[in-house]
Amino acid sequence: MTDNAIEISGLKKTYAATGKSAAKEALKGIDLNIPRGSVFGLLGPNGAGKSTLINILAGLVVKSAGSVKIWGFDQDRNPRQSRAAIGIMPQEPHLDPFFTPAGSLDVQAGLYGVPRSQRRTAEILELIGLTDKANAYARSLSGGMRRRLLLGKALVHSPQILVLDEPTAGVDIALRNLLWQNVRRLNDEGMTIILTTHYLEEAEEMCDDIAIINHGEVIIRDSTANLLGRLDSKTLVITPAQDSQLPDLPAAITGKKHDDGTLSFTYQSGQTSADAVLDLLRGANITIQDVKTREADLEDVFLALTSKGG
Ligand SMILES: Nc1ncnc2c1ncn2[C@@H]1O[C@H](COP(=O)(O)OP(=O)(O)OP(=O)(O)O)[C@@H](O)[C@H]1O
Repeated sequence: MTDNAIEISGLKKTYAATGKSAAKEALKGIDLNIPRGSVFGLLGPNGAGKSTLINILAGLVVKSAGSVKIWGFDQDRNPRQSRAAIGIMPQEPHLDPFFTPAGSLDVQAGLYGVPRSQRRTAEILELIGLTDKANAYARSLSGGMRRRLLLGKALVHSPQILVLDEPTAGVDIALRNLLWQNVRRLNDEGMTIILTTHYLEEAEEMCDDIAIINHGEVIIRDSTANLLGRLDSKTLVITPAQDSQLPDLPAAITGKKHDDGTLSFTYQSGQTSADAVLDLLRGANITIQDVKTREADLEDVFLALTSKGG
C-alpha cells in the first residue's frame, strides 16, 4: 500500500499533427507523486500542460507514454478502479440545460454505477448550496451556481481524490470563498485535493505542496513553505532615459527587456538588493528616468527558477 494518492512516472503526451498545426509535445516525461490527504497545487502558465495532465488523470486524454496510478490502481491495468477513485471539476460548465441540479447529480451517479440506495444527492446539494434549486432547470442557474453544480457532479461517486481545474478563474469573491470552504471541509474529511490555478496567492493560501509545470515539464516540486521561501523575489522595473540594452548581470539577477523599452530585474531579496541593481545600471551608464517595484508574478518566478536550472 502506497502513501500516494497519485503516482505519475515518465508521462508523455504528444498531440498528433492536424491539417493546420504541427504535432505538439504537451508533456515531456512527467514524474510526480501526490501524497494522500494533501491539498496539492499544480501551477504553470497558459499552455504549460496542466489541462493535458488533468485530462489524462480524468481518462479524457490518452497518454502517449508513461504510467499513471490513481489510489494505487494503474490506469491501464485497473481502469475502472482508478476512475472510481477520482472526481474532476472541469474548467468550463458544460451542463445539459434540460436537467435540474438533482437530475444532473442523479445521471452522473448513474454513469459511475452508484446504486440508488447509496446516492447522496440531498447531501451534495446541501454542500454546494443548491438545495433550493434542486428542481430548477440548469439553464436558469447563474454562472456561479453552474460552477457549484460541477463541483457536486465531481463528488457523486465519493472519490478519494478531487481535482479542481482553475476553480476560481473568473468567479466572484463570494463563490471563491464558498468553494474554498467546501474544499477545506472535504480535505478535513480526508479527501486529497489537486487544484490548478494561475494565482500564486491562492496556491499559497490553500496548498500544502506545489508543483510548477512549464513547457510540459515539472520544473519544481516542493512544500509551499519551501517554495515561497525560494520565490521571495522582487522585481524592479526601470524606464531608461534612452533606449538601453540589458547590462551584464550576475547569476542572482534575471533581466528582461520589454517591448515598451523598460527593463525589469528580478532577484531574490535574500541574495541581493535594489541598490545592487541600481549600481549595475549606473555602472553601465544607463540613465534612469523612472523606477517602479512590483511583486513578482508567475512569469518572473518561472524566469528566476528556469534560469537557475530549477
Ligand atoms: N487537443 C489538442 N490538440 C493539439 N494541441 C493541444 C491540444 N490540447 C492542448 N494542446 C497544446 O498542448 C500544450 C499544453 O496545453 P494545456 O491545455 O495542457 O496547457 P495548460 O497548462 O492547461 O494551459 P491553460 O492554463 O491555458 O489551460 C499547449 O501548447 C496546447 O496548445
